[in-house]
Amino acid sequence: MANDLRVAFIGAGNMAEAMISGIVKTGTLEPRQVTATNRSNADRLLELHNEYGIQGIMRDKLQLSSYDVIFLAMKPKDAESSLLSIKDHIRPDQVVMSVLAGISTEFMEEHLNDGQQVIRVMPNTSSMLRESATAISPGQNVTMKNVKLAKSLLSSIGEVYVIEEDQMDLFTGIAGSGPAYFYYLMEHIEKTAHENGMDVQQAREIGAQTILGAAKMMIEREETPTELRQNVTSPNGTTAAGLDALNENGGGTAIKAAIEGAMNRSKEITEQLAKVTVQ
Ligand SMILES: NC(=O)C1=CN([C@@H]2O[C@H](COP(=O)(O)OP(=O)(O)OC[C@H]3O[C@@H](n4cnc5c(N)ncnc54)[C@H](O)[C@@H]3O)[C@@H](O)[C@H]2O)C=CC1
Ligand SMILES: O=C(O)[C@@H]1CCC=N1
Repeated sequence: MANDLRVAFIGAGNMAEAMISGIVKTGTLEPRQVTATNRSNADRLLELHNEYGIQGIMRDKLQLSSYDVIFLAMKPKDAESSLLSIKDHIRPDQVVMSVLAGISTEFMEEHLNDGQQVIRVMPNTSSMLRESATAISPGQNVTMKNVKLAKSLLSSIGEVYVIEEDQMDLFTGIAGSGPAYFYYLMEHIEKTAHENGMDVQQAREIGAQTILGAAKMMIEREETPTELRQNVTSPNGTTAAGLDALNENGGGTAIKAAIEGAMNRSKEITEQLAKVTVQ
């Protein structure tokens, strides 16, 4: 990665930190190449500076023209005002990459000047450990060079998939929000283990290793998830009893509902913002 590339994060919350951690700790960018900014929380910027060595600058002091890449990492409700606030301070050769759920490239392009390069990005917080599943959908003005830049920058936080934008809400339901489903699963593993007399910390280690092992099997082995599941399931054995209970209690239905719930919320954010903008 070019050692004069400069990247700014507008919004310095959980997602920005997870990405900064991955980008800086892999040495993809030197800390001096990364700046984070927020509206008013100077303590938070100092915390990020102390942890990662990056610059923390208050939003009103940020010289936007000095950055090649501007990541938007605030909440979706603040997207419109943020886009309007950067609009006349950036050049078309700079690329705006937004990680905001439900914010389309069309919405970004409409709120920026003609020809502005934008890329919609959906990472997840496993960026912190360089294990994100990240999707990108380029806007209509973006150059191939900047798509390549996005891919190589984001590959420092995990795997990168270039997808059609109409799949972005679904991707958000599976991967952007996805880590939370596994944490929720784990919370229930711990609770059940505790109720049955096991130490919570020990249950957490055992549960996490089981999830990790299953994830690696699905990535590294050729068998399908169905075949892998069948290999665990002895006739009339313990797994069959567990899976029966899962099915009887709506396990599959609950997983589908979770993904579609998040996907629909992403679509709803897009629709709500479109309405506000039209009014
Ligand atoms: N947390 C996650 O797992 C993921 C979050 N995202 C997206 O990332 C975005 C941020 O989410 P989190 O980091 O979880 O939220 P957060 O609440 O932790 O952070 C938001 C940050 O934006 C700052 N901010 C708000 N308005 C601003 C403005 N106008 N100018 C500068 N800074 C401003 C806030 O001070 C705060 O630092 C959201 O849009 C979300 O959809 C995307 C993928 C995963
Ligand atoms: O919950 C949210 O809206 C964000 C987007 C994907 C993960 N977290």
